[in-house]
Amino acid sequence: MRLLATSILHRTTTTTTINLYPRMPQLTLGFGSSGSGTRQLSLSPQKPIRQITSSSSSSSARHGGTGQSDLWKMHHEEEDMAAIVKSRAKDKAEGKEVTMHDDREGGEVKGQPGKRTRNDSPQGGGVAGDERVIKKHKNAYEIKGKIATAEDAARADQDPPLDQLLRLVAQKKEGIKKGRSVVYWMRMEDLRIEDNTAFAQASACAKQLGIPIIVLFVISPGDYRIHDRAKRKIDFVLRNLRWVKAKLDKINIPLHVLTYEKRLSIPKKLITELFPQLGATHVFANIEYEVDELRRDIATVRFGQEKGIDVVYVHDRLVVPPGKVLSKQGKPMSVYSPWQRAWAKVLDEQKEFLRMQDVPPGNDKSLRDDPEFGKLFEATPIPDFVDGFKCDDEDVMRECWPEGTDVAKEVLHRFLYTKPRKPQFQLVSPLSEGAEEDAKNSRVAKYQVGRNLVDADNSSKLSPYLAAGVISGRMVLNAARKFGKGGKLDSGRDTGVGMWVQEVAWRDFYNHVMAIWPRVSMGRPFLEKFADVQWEVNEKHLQAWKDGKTGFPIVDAAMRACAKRGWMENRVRMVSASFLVKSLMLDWRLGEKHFMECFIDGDLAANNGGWQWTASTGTDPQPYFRIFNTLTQSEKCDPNGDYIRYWVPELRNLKGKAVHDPYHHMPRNEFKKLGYPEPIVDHKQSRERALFRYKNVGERES
Ligand SMILES: Cc1cc2nc3c(=O)[nH]c(=O)nc-3n(C[C@H](O)[C@H](O)[C@H](O)COP(=O)(O)OP(=O)(O)OC[C@H]3O[C@@H](n4cnc5c(N)ncnc54)[C@H](O)[C@@H]3O)c2cc1C
Repeated sequence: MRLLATSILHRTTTTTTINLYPRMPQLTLGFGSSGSGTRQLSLSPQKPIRQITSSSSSSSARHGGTGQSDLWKMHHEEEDMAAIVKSRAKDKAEGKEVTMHDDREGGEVKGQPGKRTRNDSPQGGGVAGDERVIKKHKNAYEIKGKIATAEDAARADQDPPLDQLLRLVAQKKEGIKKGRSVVYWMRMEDLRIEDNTAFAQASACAKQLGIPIIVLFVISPGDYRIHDRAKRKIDFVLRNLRWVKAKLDKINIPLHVLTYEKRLSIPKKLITELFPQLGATHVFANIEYEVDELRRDIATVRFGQEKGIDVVYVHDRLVVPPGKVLSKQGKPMSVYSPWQRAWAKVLDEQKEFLRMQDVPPGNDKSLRDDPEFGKLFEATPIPDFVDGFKCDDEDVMRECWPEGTDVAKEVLHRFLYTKPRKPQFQLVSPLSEGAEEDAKNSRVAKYQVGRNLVDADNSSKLSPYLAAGVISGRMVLNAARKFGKGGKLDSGRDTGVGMWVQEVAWRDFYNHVMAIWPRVSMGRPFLEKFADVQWEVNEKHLQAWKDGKTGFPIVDAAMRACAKRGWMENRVRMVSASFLVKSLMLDWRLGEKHFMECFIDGDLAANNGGWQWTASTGTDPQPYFRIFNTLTQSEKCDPNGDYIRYWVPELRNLKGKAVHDPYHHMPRNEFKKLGYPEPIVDHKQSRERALFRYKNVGERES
């Protein structure tokens, strides 16, 4: 039986013994298990087990040519793998047992290949559960722990780290002594003080115990590297932290900011050094659902248990926590539409999920003179930047994405109550002047149509704020609820607001998928049956896509916008992603990584969900043969070509439909004068190639 989120962890919980932990990077060292039971670290790609008949020149590069190794280099960070391998070898030499996912400090769960407890395979495609369908992943990118082996992913699905964490946190706590302070460990996904569950619970605990609350933030460059965090995102986090610090300061709460270079050392450092220094025996944090973060948190709870420190983790990130949306048979669901209906029903019936937490009152101002804690107010200033993550375009980012919950609330207000303005796709603030209040003709009112257009400020642009927790999902849905009849949350497809609520629900959905099937944050396809789709290895094509020089104007406009703005509208995310995967036949994980490195709203669950949906390896129930036609999509989402003309200046003077497809609309000599690239692939041929490769997984067309 799977253990789902226990109610004691839910946000309404008011127990005094609490425990949670922060976010960590996604990947995870893949330890393939051999038939004999010994495990090997997968540092290099597996040898292909099936002969590929191919006329493609990239096929040779794929198995050892320079192109391949360069691509690996691009795709994977060195990380602290060497240290881990060394340490593991030492353990082996000393006869210690080696764990399946050795997070070094983490006291990970031992792999138990023989013990399967779960059979909730996703609908529509044997992901995990049946060892007979688990094949070794043969793609070129299985190196340096970035992509777990199929076996490890299946094991993680069998007993997801979230369940493990929840079981640990639910254990009875005894003998926790009153400390000198209570710590709320803020993570990069909950950068606000309003409606923040762990913060509220930590504050209540501190009040009850009559001791101060301290807010902790751990900067972890190792995590940022291994998780492909964008410099812009880290800059955004620091900006929001400064905003939070100022707010905390007003209520006499110090924000203690630390940098730990070695990500795997965080649990031990906190439990054995920092918390004792702060005299903290009660620590609270909001759960992060990514696999590495959960493993770090499991380790922290365990170390805490050994040392008499109660680390409490609570659900906060989503409106409805994972495990609460189930089918009639009580099973997790992986198809969005029925899931969304069930999600809406849960919200309708269980009002507490939309209940918000007040900003806590804070500490007494005498704390500032406290010999021990007073100095914390100034002791650890927020750095201007994190080494290796200095934002190259911070001025533009500040303009386009100003920080703070107040800004996020105003962005939300504009979306709900002001008219769409044309054009708003340039490098402008979401709060730029000229917005006209008009609730009837507001952006949300027109969202059914507007959400698929890229030529105005149609969508909310809240994603950076939601991804970093600058505003909560509950806050936005409560604002949306005001439009529903009798205060009911409208989530139907008939109204703009209902449609928008459905989009917000996707955020919960992809996080649920990740929490229930952790494989998706381990680099594995949701549908394991597509693990061996044969990808091209073509650096030129990959670079052309990244640079916006593919010769497909809508893709190029989107990719150039991504490079400049760190953000894209949903429609063009889908179009450009589909182009990379289905037209260029490049591994979706390359695109996933690139988006994470560029986006200010980079979020593993949403990004991975979007990529896997597009690559047909994910939860989308549509068959793989739905392939976007780039030209048709272009004409639909940018009917006048304004978006393309702005981002692709070479095409600025083109009139009419030529802007969507200049190569086929213009005489060759005229086209050449544009200085714009010819299409790098033929749509029809690439479509046929994709169909073949998906239909015949593991094979290439001969
Ligand atoms: C390939 C691909 C990669 C993506 N990567 C990310 C990402 O890294 N971070 C991210 O926040 N979104 C991502 N999305 C989802 C979506 O494109 C963005 O959330 C949306 O474009 C943000 O614009 P908005 O805030 O104006 O959205 P709105 O249309 O106003 O929607 C409101 C909110 O709902 C949520 N949302 C909307 N659509 C989705 C979706 N499909 N999946 C998950 N949440 C959704 C977001 O939090 C968004 O801010 C990705 C989509 C695709 C296809």
